[in-house]
Amino acid sequence: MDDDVTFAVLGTGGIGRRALDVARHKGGLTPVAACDRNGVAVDHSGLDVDELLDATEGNIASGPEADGDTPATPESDYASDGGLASHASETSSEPRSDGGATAAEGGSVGDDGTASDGVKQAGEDAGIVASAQGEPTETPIDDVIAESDAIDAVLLALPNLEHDFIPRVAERFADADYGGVLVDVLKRSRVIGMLDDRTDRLEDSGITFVCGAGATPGFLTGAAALAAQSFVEVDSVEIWWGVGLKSGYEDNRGTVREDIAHLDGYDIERAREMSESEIEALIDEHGGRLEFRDMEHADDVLLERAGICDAEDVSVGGVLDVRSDEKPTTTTVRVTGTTFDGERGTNTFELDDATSMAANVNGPALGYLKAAVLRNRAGDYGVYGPADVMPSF
Ligand SMILES: NC(=O)c1ccc[n+]([C@@H]2O[C@H](COP(=O)([O-])OP(=O)(O)OC[C@H]3O[C@@H](n4cnc5c(N)ncnc54)[C@H](O)[C@@H]3O)[C@@H](O)[C@H]2O)c1
Repeated sequence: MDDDVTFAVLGTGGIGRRALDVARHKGGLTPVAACDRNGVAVDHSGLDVDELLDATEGNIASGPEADGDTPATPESDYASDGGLASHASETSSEPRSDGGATAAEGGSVGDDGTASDGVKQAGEDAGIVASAQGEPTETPIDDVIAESDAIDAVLLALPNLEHDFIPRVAERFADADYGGVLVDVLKRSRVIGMLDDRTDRLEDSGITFVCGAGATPGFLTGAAALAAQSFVEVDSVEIWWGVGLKSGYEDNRGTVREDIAHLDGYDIERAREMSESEIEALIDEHGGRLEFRDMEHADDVLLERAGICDAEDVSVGGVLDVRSDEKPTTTTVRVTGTTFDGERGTNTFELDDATSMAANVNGPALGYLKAAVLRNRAGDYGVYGPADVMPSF
């Protein structure tokens, strides 16, 4: 890509922080804005990513992390915006999280967001406000939207504990007549329909949206679409993932909480309302390893949308180990089908166990972002999935 791409990251949690990191290794990407629930950082000449990552390491504004016993409620703004963002245009305010977070035991939180013992702590200064570039705000997303004329692309690395949060955020960009790229890494199938419902609105605004563009859905959906090309009839797509998160667990609690909603007997409301100690207890019960079957992952509707197979022929499951960095199982996509000359076969795509979740979500998300910028500049607007677009490198 000849031209430089300016981009923003909404949500600098486990995924958003790594996106900023990975973007340094991709050509032509300049991060100019980032926000989390407490703060925003904007610099149109390029954010200082080193400083921002240092300030937020182990200190993301995620949830009620520090005292561990405060249940997250919609009022505590854990899930995303507590459902209030839909009123943001009326009230022009976004809720601010107190999240029940306090300085962890054993140290007070200093002005620079570090505890007196030098260890970064969550608390009032959690997240981007701990960075010298960060400003506290009650309206982080609106603050980025206000700068969006000078932003080519926005990565939505926001939580998805309210299904319509990301669609509503997209709508707010359209309401501001944003004409650029939006990319999200959402997981749930039902959200895709909510975005499709908004296609006209996004198109009118000149937005090119790539949805479900992380690892699964995302990278693995795209791989399934390629693996299907040998066949004229696809019988099944089986996605089986393994993630080892020991060293990244603290920074990925948002993702872990969302995954818990896929366990038998759990749903998104229940997962959202669990306290940190309840989550710890559940993880303990499973010996640190959670296994998921038949997850509601949007790979199914995204493959159906791309004409590859029926949504019901797609299954997604996997194993998450929060006590080891080794992947508990190899991430594999198996596409079974029949060729034009009547042979039945299975094409398999496998990720090396050495590749981390952070690498497999953020590489593709930024690859899709770059591809979407090319489309956007060519006047191609609307909602696309990861099986419709080939990510750029
Ligand atoms: N598709 C995939 O392969 C894949 C893989 C991993 C994670 N994910 C998804 O990525 C998303 C982010 O996960 P995570 O682990 O980074 O979560 P996280 O909780 O660590 O981070 C979420 C970030 O969003 C910010 N945020 C929340 N509400 C906000 C608001 N109203 N305004 C501004 N910022 C707000 C938080 O402050 C935080 O910085 C989740 O939805 C997760 O499911 C997708």
